[in-house]
Amino acid sequence: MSAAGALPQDRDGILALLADWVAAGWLRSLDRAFAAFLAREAPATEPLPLLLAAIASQHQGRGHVCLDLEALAEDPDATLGLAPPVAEVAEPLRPAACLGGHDAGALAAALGGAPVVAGSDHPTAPLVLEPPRLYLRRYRDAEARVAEGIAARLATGRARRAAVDPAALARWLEWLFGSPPTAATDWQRVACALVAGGDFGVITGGPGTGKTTTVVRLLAILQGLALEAPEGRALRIALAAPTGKAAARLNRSVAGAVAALALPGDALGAAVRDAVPTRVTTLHRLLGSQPGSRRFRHDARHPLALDVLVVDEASMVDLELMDATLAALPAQARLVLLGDRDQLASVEAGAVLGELCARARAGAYSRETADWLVAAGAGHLPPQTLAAPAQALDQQVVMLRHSHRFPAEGGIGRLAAAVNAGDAAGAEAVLDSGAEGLARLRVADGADGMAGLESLATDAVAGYGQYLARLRAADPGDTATPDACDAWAHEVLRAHAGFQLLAALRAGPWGVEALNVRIAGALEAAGAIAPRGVWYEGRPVMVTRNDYGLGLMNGDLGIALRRPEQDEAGHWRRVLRVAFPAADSERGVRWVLPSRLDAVDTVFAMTVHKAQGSEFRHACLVLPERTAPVLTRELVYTAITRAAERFTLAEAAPGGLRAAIGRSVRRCSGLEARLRGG
Ligand SMILES: Nc1ncnc2c1ncn2[C@@H]1O[C@H](COP(=O)(O)OP(=O)(O)OP(=O)(O)O)[C@@H](O)[C@H]1O
Repeated sequence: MSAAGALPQDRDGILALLADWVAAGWLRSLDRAFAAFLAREAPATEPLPLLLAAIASQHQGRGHVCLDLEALAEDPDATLGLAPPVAEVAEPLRPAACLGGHDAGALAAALGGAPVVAGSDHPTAPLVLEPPRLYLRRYRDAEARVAEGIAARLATGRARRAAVDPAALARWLEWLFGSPPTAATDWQRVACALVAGGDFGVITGGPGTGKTTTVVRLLAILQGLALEAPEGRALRIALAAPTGKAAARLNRSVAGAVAALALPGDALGAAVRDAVPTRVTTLHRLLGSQPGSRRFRHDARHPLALDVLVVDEASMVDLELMDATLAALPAQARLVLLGDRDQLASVEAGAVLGELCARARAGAYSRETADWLVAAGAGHLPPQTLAAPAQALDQQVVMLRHSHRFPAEGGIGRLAAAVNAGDAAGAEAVLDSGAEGLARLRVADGADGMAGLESLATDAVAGYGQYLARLRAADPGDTATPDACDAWAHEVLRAHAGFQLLAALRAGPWGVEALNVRIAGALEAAGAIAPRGVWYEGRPVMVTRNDYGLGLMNGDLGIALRRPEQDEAGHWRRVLRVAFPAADSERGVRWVLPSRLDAVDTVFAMTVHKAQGSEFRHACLVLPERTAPVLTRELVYTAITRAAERFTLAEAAPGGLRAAIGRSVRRCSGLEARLRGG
């Protein structure tokens, strides 16, 4: 290991230091390999740019689109996500010791003339500096394209607004929402009007705030306006979500929302209802993912034949997927993003929705927008949501604020709000108040490894016991038809959504891996499962890698069932198959041979990241004994909002919740600055 001291002054010294950082777990080998590649390709590169290249690569791997040199100069160790040093543990020279004394300007100056940084004489170099941001080229280019795609729609949206007849829009709003509100702002109504009068729109809101209801009404308005225009035709609309699970969930809620639309009882009303789509697909399927390729079938040269694209759960869409989506969308097509800006961002780099919604809570509407909304029958905006000077982006972003699913005074709603506001004391008070739907457990690692886990295991056995009991009770018998088997699988999958244990980490005594073993053991002891080998009836699994051959997507959840099948001789026997809900249909089931599934995890416990886009009647979050950088406010909020009826917090050490709420994720990116001209 390098001795403490200043930055190594030659290439070999830097690469040796980076190897030490890899050994210490501070960098990935990939990050050092990137620096080594640059050193080989451009031997004239000074040590400091090589070091910054490795840090930029590490940063991208942690979900950031770029490296903020100001943040790096201010606190290098924190920027790399390092925990404070432990006195007795030997470690390499720390980033703070290497970079101490360099301010952001000095770092930018060192990068300025480096051959690995794009400049006028080497425009395609692998790093791009836009002070204070340092990018890997691929992400800089993706970000610039996404910003351009959105800015273009914000610009053409002005003509769209001018072309909408406010009286016609007001009529449709009145059909769908009733008379305009006289007092409080109806944000759902505002969202419909703003997006109808533009080419781009973002509707954000917590669970149950009516995003689906609103977008279905919006689509009815768009179809209504389109169909009643002279020589009007129905718009081509697609609904998509980033994962199969999210698509399946939206599929279920859209159908109900379309049926509930309040439309004129004439032929036009019927035509509008028919023209609102009810099928939801995954974004990958819509764009046409191709086996073994990162490219999609639809791109700028082969655009989607669409007039409107709605993307739900947009917080899970990373920068590159957004780039691909915008590329495949024809210039005149509207794009509508729905999602919860407060949730965890995608695992991959970028937090597109979060950035677009930076001013959503406060609102930053122009006087012109406010007047137009009144003319279009959408009602008045609260005066405190007006801003001057106003920016184009903020005119097309709406936050829904009222949950129709959880009463604001209910336990889950209050807890989620306190966590979101960073109010740790408030969150603890709600949890400890005995509010309905909330529970708090202390778990501890006892000498026998199970002590202290009992209450958690009891919850899990009771929770998972429900779907395992359904599995037996609804068994269609040894000679059941394929339809009866599908109905059985469907019932078991639905019952499985009754309970889910969520963990923050994969490793450690309270990570998903250990919890899976422990809970499987507890279920076996209770006689609920009988594992003999890796595969057994009732094993819940999640797909961890897209498998285009099988049509399974990362995040799809299935359950192993012993399905009756008839062999060629006509004999019935039970064979173990894994039942997955079909991606695009409400009742369909895909049965897959276990041996064909090479990338699945058991999910008696799953990470909060993997649970995004899902909802469970009862969710239980386990916080580990030691705090870690990934334990954040967004993670806790995402876990709480997975729960529809009950939420339990299990803490392995006191203070875990407080520490997590105190830590908020900020993804480094330049998207918002580009859109705001900063
Ligand atoms: N304006 C409204 N008045 C009454 N009920 C409403 C209204 N808007 C939505 N709801 C009801 O609230 C529930 C949640 O609505 P919806 O599914 O549209 O919310 P969401 O934001 O899409 O939820 P999530 O993303 O958490 O699934 C539904 O039962 C819906 O019928």
